[in-house]
Amino acid sequence: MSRIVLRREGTVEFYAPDPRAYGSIYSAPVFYNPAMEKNRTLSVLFLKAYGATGLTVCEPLSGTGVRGIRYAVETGAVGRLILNDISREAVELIKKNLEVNGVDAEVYNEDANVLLHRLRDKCDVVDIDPFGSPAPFLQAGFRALREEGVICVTATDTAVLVGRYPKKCLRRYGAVMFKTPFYIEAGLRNLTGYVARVAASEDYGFEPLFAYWEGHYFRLCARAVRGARDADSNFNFIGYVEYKKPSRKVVRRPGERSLGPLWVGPMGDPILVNKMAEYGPYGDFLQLLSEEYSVAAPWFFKVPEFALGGVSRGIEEALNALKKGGIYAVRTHMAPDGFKTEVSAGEVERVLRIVI
Ligand SMILES: C[S@@+](CC[C@H](N)C(=O)[O-])C[C@H]1O[C@@H](n2cnc3c(N)ncnc32)[C@H](O)[C@@H]1O
Repeated sequence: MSRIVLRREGTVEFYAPDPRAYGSIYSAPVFYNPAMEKNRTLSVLFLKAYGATGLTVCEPLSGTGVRGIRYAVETGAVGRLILNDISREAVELIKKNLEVNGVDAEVYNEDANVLLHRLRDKCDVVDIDPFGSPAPFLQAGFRALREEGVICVTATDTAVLVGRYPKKCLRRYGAVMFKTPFYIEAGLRNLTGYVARVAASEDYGFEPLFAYWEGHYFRLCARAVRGARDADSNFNFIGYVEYKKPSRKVVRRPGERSLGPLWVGPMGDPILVNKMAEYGPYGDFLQLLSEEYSVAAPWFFKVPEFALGGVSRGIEEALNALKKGGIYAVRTHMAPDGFKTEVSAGEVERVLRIVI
């Protein structure tokens, strides 16, 4: 492969296809998306903050290998690194990039599912970062985990997860979704609920540690612990959200106006996310996430939902009014005019309309 250039991310240098030589990142012989740098950097921070060492980390869809190499170089958490890609050219580039960084890894050129099945019970961390949906790799991903481990997934099929293609959403994730003001959170919870159900089917209890949305993808990292009882308890957090404009409530059974099944439990660990913030960039973003994780309601509101006579307050003004009215509310990273609170829509409406 001749048209490659040296790039830098975090503290590593690596070769990737020259973006000017190929019309789009999708035409290059090996896939590298610079727009996913934030995803990779946050994942490095996550693994660092997770606090374990000597981990066996498998990235079965590696592309250039940059993600796994960054884990090895930047986190201090990796004991054994396993990289893989179905593309032979990708594997050549992975080997070159490992050499450039002086990192040791086992490198395979297999279908991810075949590799993950072969690695049964051997991994502490499995990071599934595919094109589109992670669904085809999840079952094998859990099989590759030890008794206790971490599964990370990226999903770029956000339009499917939020329900823009309802039939595909039902087919792929078994969920009924429709448009609501909080559709982004519903999509992230749809993904989380699906991963939790696959975890349960593989007898793993499941606890989201870090989950967020950024423009074109959802990202979720969760702890998984093997055991039938833990796996059963995943269903304590699987439910439906009934939406009747503007009200939302969690219901246990699906109904005419409900979305789901969704994960209706906590989306992350605020302590771990605060620790991530201490390590490096994206501090404001991580601070916001940790505040969001402290609100249990599985949705957000948008200020314009409470407009009076077509006139909406700004987000700052609305948050001040809620505070004055004794209501705890925090911003959400999912909408600039959105906020999360545990009180009902009726209560928000009453306060926003009365308090000036
Ligand atoms: C989104 S890219 C991975 C990007 C990489 N994780 C990163 O952070 O830069 C997905 C990769 O999966 C590979 N791939 C697609 N289907 C595969 C399969 N069934 N098994 C293994 N690799 C596969 C593609 O060749 C591509 O390199």
